[in-house]
Amino acid sequence: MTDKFDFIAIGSGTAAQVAVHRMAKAGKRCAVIDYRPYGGTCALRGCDPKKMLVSGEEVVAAFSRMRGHGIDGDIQINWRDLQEFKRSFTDPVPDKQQARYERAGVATFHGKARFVGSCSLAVDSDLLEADHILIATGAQPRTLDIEGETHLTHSDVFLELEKLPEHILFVGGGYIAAELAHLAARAGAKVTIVQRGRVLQAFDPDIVEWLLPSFERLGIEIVDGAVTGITKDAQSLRVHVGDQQLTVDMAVHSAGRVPALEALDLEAANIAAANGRLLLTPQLCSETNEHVYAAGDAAASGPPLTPVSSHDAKVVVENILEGSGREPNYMGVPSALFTVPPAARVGLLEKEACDAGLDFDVDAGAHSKWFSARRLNAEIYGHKMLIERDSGRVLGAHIVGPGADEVINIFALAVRHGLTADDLKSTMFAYPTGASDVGYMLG
Ligand SMILES: Cc1cc2nc3c(=O)[nH]c(=O)nc-3n(C[C@H](O)[C@H](O)[C@H](O)COP(=O)(O)OP(=O)(O)OC[C@H]3O[C@@H](n4cnc5c(N)ncnc54)[C@H](O)[C@@H]3O)c2cc1C
Ligand SMILES: NC(=O)c1ccc[n+]([C@@H]2O[C@H](COP(=O)([O-])OP(=O)(O)OC[C@H]3O[C@@H](n4cnc5c(N)ncnc54)[C@H](O)[C@@H]3O)[C@@H](O)[C@H]2O)c1
Repeated sequence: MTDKFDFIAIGSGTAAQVAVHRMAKAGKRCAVIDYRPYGGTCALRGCDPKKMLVSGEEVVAAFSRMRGHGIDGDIQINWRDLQEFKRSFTDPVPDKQQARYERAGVATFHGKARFVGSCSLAVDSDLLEADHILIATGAQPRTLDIEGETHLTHSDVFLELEKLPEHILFVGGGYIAAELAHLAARAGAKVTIVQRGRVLQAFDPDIVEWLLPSFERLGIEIVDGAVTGITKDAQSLRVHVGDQQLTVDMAVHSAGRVPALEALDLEAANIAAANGRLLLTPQLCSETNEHVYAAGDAAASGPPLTPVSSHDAKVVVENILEGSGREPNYMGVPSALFTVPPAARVGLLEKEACDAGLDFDVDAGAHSKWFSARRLNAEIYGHKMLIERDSGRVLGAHIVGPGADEVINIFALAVRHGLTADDLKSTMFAYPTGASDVGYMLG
């Protein structure tokens, strides 16, 4: 027998949660499906568990900075206990979410969903049908097409490690590599990152340059090259980078993620996709199936970040409930890199602003002498601001150093709502805080 719903979400991450609860609140009969425990990447395998672990890293980093300045002794990360601290947050998530769905009257299914018709799905032996189906299946590590790829460990597994291997290598030098490398190195592992070209290509090159000494101080080795293969035998794991062979204990995939669509059997529902991406209208509806929408990492419409998944889901719900034709607005999506110290960005990179032909001033500099850095004995602190000449609007903001991950949100407000540098400079911020540097950063 087929179970009938108004709305079904495939996935239980941020996008699915936001959409399902909004649809249920609007009185719609809803269902949610996930083959993994409810909660999705952010809560169980991404942002939150990572940041629980980073809390331990921050303490050790602060201790090292202040040692000899009124702080004595020695401290270290106890990885096993830090993991337990992390699990105190992550372990209860799936049950809490299940209970919340039940309270909201949402039907819950555990299994892999695949389309069997234009608005119907199979989950194991269950057949489900809905007026609207949301693909919120997130992303997965992209296939690298290299020999021995199966020997790669994924970030999910890294974040669950009970014991850190001695030597960890990251394949790719983007977000995942930088954050997990810092964490592992601070916890005592030897770390290597292999990246083709510049590391952290999503960030401003000067900001990255100012951040790089933190990699060096932790002994993180950065190898410029592409990983071409991995071989494993009883004794060793060898990562091939051109002619070079690096012998390590674990190699982690950090070379980009792509929408997780394979299991869905899109053809069965006439859902068009090309090059691993769904073909969507600007309103996030499938171009070829009006019953199907997508949101978050699966939609790959905006940057693959948690606030984007949530935003997409709200847009989809509004379009389904009100037929409003709303399009997502990715103006001013901030992003923070949780290394210690952190780096953060919002708006345009300098190169993007140049390519767009914009007329703008740049205010940039490294400031280890500024009070915010001095009081923490921090050596890394810098900013780059792009201000449009005529309008005075903040086009882009890039920060590295203590507090960058929080202060960026002030610039996010400015970029998204078209505030000018003068608007920010004339705002009073509590002193002394990271935000009280905002005025200085704007020249
Ligand atoms: C290590 C790591 C750290 C990150 N850190 C940050 C951060 O600090 N800040 C930030 O903003 N972003 C971060 N991100 C990105 C962020 O986690 C994602 O952008 C966000 O979680 C995506 O949410 P989503 O709802 O689109 O998908 P997900 O949360 O990935 O949910 C998709 C769900 O769908 C399920 N699923 C897939 N296929 C099927 C199927 N066929 N049937 C049933 N279920 C299925 C999956 O099991 C999964 O639970 C991080 C990502 C990673 C990997
Ligand atoms: N703090 C955060 O917000 C956060 C943290 C982690 C992940 N994420 C999200 O998850 C996504 C995926 O993260 P990621 O770090 O896997 O991807 P990424 O896109 O940030 O970086 C991947 C890097 O790997 C390199 N690369 C690819 N193939 C390679 C090869 N064979 N050899 C060497 N280098 C190679 C690429 O040039 C690129 O620089 C990110 O785009 C980000 O949006 C966000």
